[in-house]
Amino acid sequence: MSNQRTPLRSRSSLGNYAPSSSTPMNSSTTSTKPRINITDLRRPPSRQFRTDSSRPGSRPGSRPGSSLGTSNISRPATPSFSRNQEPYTGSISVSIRPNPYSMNPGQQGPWQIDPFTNSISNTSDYASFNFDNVFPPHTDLTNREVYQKTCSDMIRNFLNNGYNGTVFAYGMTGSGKTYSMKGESGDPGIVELAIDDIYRKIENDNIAKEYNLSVNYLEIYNEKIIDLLSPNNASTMDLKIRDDPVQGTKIVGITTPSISSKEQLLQLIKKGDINRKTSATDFNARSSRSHSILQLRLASIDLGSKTEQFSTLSLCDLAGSERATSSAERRKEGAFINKSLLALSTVINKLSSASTSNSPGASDHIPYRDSKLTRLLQPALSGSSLVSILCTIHLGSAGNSSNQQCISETYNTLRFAARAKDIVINVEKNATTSYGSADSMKVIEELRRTIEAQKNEISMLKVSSFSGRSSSQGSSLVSENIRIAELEADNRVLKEKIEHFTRLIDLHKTETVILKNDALNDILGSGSGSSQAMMANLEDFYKRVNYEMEEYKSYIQHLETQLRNSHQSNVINGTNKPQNDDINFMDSDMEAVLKDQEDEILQLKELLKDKDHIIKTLTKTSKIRRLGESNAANSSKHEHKSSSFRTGSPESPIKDKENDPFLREFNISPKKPKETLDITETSGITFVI
Ligand SMILES: Nc1ncnc2c1ncn2[C@@H]1O[C@H](COP(=O)(O)OP(=O)(O)OP(=O)(O)O)[C@@H](O)[C@H]1O
Repeated sequence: MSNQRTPLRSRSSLGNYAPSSSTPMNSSTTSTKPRINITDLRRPPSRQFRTDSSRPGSRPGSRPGSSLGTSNISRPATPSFSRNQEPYTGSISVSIRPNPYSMNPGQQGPWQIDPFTNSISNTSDYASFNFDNVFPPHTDLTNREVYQKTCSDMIRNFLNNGYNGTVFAYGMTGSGKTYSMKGESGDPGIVELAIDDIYRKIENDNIAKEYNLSVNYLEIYNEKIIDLLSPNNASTMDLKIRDDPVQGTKIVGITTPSISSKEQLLQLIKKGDINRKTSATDFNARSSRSHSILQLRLASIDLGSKTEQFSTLSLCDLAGSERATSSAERRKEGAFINKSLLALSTVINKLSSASTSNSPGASDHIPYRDSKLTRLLQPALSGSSLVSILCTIHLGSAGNSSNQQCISETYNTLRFAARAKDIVINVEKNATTSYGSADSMKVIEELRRTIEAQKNEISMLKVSSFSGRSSSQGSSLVSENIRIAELEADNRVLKEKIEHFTRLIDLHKTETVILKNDALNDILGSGSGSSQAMMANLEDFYKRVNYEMEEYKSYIQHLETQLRNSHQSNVINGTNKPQNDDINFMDSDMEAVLKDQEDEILQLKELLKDKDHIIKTLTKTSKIRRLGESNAANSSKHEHKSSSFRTGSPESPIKDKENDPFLREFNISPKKPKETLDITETSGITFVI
């Protein structure tokens, strides 16, 4: 069980950010054939795109495997996003952008683009695809136009409505992912344009709001997560991913500075870009050898209602898929890149099947854990974020055998895009929480530190007072004793404060655990049914949690056995390890898998602890409930109508719940629509089953 939300199958109320109509497309796109202004094709030296004629790619014999692989099939573009719709059900926004330098000027390539119907078709086998946007291969198409159509609505929802947003660029090496995300001088990319919008909002918002922005920037290089903003150049450190009930996944120990100005943010990103691994390959003079993910976390604080809402924007520039290249080092990187992109495709395929299939269980297992990339994209792909995918492609030229590889890669990218377009996600905006709950933890921490310091002082004073002093020092001894007594009194007060805060936080945690748990919340919040029925449901739920815990335990046992076996076979095989590079590479791969398994075991154990917490809570509250009911029974026998443990009155079940000691203990009111629930969270201690 994980905190992923299963994509919905229904497409009935599709709604995603609408392509903005405010930016008209270039008028030269009226033709169904892509037209290129030949005078614009001055290709700067850095834009070299070389194809490798010695390794021709195989031309796919069949049309794209998805339902789109036939001509004239028109795929509905993502429908308009209705701003009031929440939760937000719809497909992922998918756009295609060709690298304008990937076809020979004046030569008709194998692909025909119609930007008005947003379709791209192959002129020889008539395969046709429709997406939210298919951009023409024009050199004068700016990143701003691409941003307006693919991301700006998402950014608006990220800024104004508490939605998370994820943009990722996907495509073959050299097809223009980094160009689109990062831009070049005079043509800022999606990252900078999004930051412009964020700061425009922060600086111009005159409502009583305050914003805190923090950032982290990482790359996944050879399946290692590397902190690109690390101050101590820990370039080889492999950061760990943890499941997080609030954010989905969390990178342990990643540098996350708070940002005070746009300039500071751009400076940091620039620093991260310098740290990112790029190298010249056979295909791209400056090829990204890693996937990069930039995360901007915005806290919007409403000073009037003293609430805050967090939303996260993730901007990902993936490394490009590629065939084997001539350098061994690049080949090794390429193997990791292709492996993780394959994992991403598999996840997309499964999600797409789950969204389109009517057979129950089609969404059973989505292998997010197969790569770090899919682990990190898991929250976004499983419904915690609006998603926009920009697929970049090479168009190639017809009759040119050296371009066969591009054609096959373009097919792959379009198939990936078509699958992604099939996915239907159900996205909820982030809950509004009471401002400052995280501060209580800080206060406790400070109090603890003060106590520790005072304890040290006390023991030092005690030591010095017992270390043989003369009678002339008697007065100072007395004052030291007074000081000790004062400190001990202070200490007691501080301890009481800590206990008080801990109790508050514990209660808060329990409330959050319950409110975050849909099943439990449904049971507790349903406005109908008797309290006996609710107890029965709770007991049912309790049994289920117990059952799931048993499942977890046996799964952990299974993983541990697997791990032991693998360790043993490693030891046995260790004596005659082959020297071959590739096999050593497989060994390190194996070690990575083992490491992942160990991590998974630790995470599952953590999850068990959380389950223990919920079981303890339920046990405790069942006792309170029973006590309440027996008191209420006694009271009604003695006709003490004012009893505080009164049970259900048939005419007003809702009122009954308001008076319910069980519900009062957790501050849960009868079921309200989700957005009006006052969910307060303590930092990092919420739990979702
Ligand atoms: N739309 C575009 N307009 C102008 N130049 C482009 C465009 N797309 C790509 N280029 C140029 O093509 C070259 C390769 O692009 P880029 O580095 O963005 O590819 P990539 O997909 O990020 O490759 P890799 O996966 O190897 O990192 C660059 O020199 C870039 O300037």
